[in-house]
Formats: sequence, structure tokens, C-alpha cells
Amino acid sequence: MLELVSEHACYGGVQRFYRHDSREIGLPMRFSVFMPPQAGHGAVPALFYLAGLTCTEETFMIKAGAQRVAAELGLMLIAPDTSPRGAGVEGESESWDFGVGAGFYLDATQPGWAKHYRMYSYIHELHELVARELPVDASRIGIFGHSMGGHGALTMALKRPDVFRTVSAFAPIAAPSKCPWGVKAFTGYLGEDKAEWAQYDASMLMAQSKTPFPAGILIDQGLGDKFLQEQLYPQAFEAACMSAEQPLTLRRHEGYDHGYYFISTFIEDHLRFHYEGLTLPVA
Ligand SMILES: N[C@@H](CCC(=O)N[C@@H](CS)C(=O)NCC(=O)O)C(=O)O
Repeated sequence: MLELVSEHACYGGVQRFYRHDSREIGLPMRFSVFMPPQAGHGAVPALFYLAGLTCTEETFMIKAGAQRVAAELGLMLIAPDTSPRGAGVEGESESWDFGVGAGFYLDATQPGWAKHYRMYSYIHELHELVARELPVDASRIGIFGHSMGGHGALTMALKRPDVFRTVSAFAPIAAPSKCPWGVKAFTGYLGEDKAEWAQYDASMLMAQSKTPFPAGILIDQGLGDKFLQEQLYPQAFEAACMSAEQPLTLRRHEGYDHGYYFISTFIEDHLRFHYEGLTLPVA
């Protein structure tokens, strides 16, 4: 059951915020949806956007400026929250890069976390929910995201290319097993066994991928991003794409930082990339 929290007319379509009881998380969850005007006449292609550390279901809709072009193209945009809220796990609010606001789009296995921190399965639950309740063309779904959400988008698409036909990212955490954010999250949620980590590491998954995304993959990265050297490792993902023969467009932009001014500058390119990819015939 979807509960409509608020709605706002926007570019001829409507910006909505919903709440629902999540089966996978075991708690209420919130997400946002931009419905383009075309959704009033039938099913439309949809893009899931996964946000980064400290963000909520509102951040992208408020800051990225995606609605104007999504309305033009007839793309639905769906943005979930970044973690469970109110799970009550000890220490979950103590740091901004682990726990609340930092679910890392994985299913935790460690005691305390395993019950509610199931963001990987939650994104699939949300996909099923919107396909059932909203005018979504289930054969035309893409995914993109930023930073922790870029990691989420790449790993979700690599694990389920049948569900997510197109994928792109802004400044993704591209090799989480190697960087402090990823090591902290994977150790806390998954434990010490690195074999468990590999299933949520985009560069490792890419290196083993056999079926390239027909539309390629688009990644934008700012060169003024203070997290680039220590946390993001786009070069590891680039090398993995090369070895797997996956076409990748990795654009490095002088002067841009990690934030939403960077994202809003390039959002239109991502929306058009997905729109075109989702109109390609299914391979
Ligand atoms: N809190 C961190 C920054 C966290 C951060 O940059 N979060 C990114 C995602 S990884 C974000 O999108 N923040 C929300 C925003 O910019 O509105 C710090 O102080 O350095």
C-alpha cells in the first residue's frame, strides 16, 4: 500500500513523495517519484536514482534539476531513501558514513544490521512496487546514482542487467573494497570475509561480466572532487571495463567538485543517455 505524503505540480507533470511499509526493511520507507506528463496517457520508461551518503529521498529531486528534461523525454524518476530509518541498531547514528543515511545498497549479514539493513533487496522490492502501482513500462528501466549511490547503481545493474537495462553514475565509489568508506561499510555490514565483499564491488563484478550493456556505461567525474583520490577509484572500474570489453564513457571534468552543482551540470546528458539506451531494441 502506497501512502501519498505530498504532491506538487512540476513541468506539466507531478512531483510526489510516498511512504510505504517495506517487507524487506521491516519498517516504513519513503521514496520520491517524478511523474512526467506522458504518464497520464500510458506506461513510461523509468529511472531509479540512488543517492549518496547523508542524503534522503528528497535530495535528488530538490537539487539535481532533473525534472524539466525528464518531462520533455517522458521519463519517470524514482529516488529511494539511502538507509532504513528507526531500526534502532546500536551506534547506527554515530557516523555519517555508516548506518543511518549510509545503507550502501547491500543486504547486511552481521548481527544487529542483518534484520533491517537490506537496501539491495529493498531496491528490488521498490522496483516491483512501482511496476505494480504506477504507470511504468517494466521493459524500460534504467538506474543511476551518485557516490555511494553510483556504487549502488553500478552493482545493481551488473547483478541484474535483465531488470536495469541502462546504467550511469556521477562520481561513483567504483572499487569499494579498496577505499576507506567501502572497507568500513563492508566490514560493518558483511564481516571480514572479502569473498562476501566481491559481490558488491562494481570493479570486481565488471571484471567478471560477460554481457556488455548495449548502450555502454556513462560516468562523470569531477577533477576538483575532494574524495577522488582516496575514495572513488574510477580508474579501477575503467580497467575492469577494458578487460571485459564493456564500452565505457568516463568523462573527467576539470574544476567540478563532489556536490550537486556538478550533478546538475551534467544531469541532462545522463537523462538523454538513458532515454536513448532504453529505446534500443532488447538484445
Ligand atoms: N558529510 C560529508 C560529505 C557527505 C557528502 O558529500 N555527501 C554527498 C554524497 S557522498 C552528498 O550528496 N551530500 C548531500 C548534498 O550535497 O546535498 C562531509 O562533511 O565531508
